[in-house]
Amino acid sequence: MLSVKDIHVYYGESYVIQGVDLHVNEGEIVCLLGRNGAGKSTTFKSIVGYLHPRKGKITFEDKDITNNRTFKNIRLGIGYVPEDRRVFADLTVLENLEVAFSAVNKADIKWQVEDLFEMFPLLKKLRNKKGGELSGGEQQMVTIARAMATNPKLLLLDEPCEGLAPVIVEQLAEIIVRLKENVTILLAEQNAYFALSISDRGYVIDKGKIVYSGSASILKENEEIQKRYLAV
Ligand SMILES: Nc1ncnc2c1ncn2[C@@H]1O[C@H](COP(=O)(O)OP(=O)(O)OP(=O)(O)O)[C@@H](O)[C@H]1O
Repeated sequence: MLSVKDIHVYYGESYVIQGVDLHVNEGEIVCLLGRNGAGKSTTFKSIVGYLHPRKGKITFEDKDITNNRTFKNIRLGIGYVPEDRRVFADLTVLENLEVAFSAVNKADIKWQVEDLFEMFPLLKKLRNKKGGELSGGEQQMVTIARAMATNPKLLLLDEPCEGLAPVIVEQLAEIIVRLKENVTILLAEQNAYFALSISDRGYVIDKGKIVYSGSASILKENEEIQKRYLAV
């Protein structure tokens, strides 16, 4: 479904992504693991089209999307939940979701608000609460639900459990696993334990290069990788 081939990405003269290769097959949850500053967010921004690689190729469902703008990629079916949760503080949960629907072409709408409430039961209870009054975990659920409103085929989640309490992380894990019925997922995480518990496969990125890839179960058992690249 998604293929990233030898991409090289810069911020000005700063050479950040130095030849990343990865792929995601339909129906999988794949994680991109790495420490702070390893290059996870930059890889995601390149896939979504906020940044363009100087070299390399990105394809989505066999279409070359390397130099596409973001709105085009979202129309093609790539959903993106950035690291900073941008919930509208003055709007209620319901209004936050309605705004997301208003950004989608009518013909592309698959889910209604009630479908999102079924995927995220907690949000149904909170429907009239203002975005600014929600906890970090609740806000994260709103941002993921908003991305689902655009009916993506592939969902990119950038560090969804950052700063959340362990009990909330567990709830989020359950929700993400359930989402797998409807969407393919690429997940960036520093929290290897969380990510590997819900992923099929994983990649480890360090200093802008993929240093390891393999099944989640093999990655989980590899103490050397955990210590060298993932220990906080
Ligand atoms: N806008 C920017 N301008 C210049 N350098 C940047 C910019 N954003 C990120 N970087 C640098 O690029 C490198 C990769 O950052 P990136 O945000 O992709 O890492 P990350 O793995 O997502 O980590 P984090 O968890 O901190 O987001 C880091 O060295 C970072 O300092």
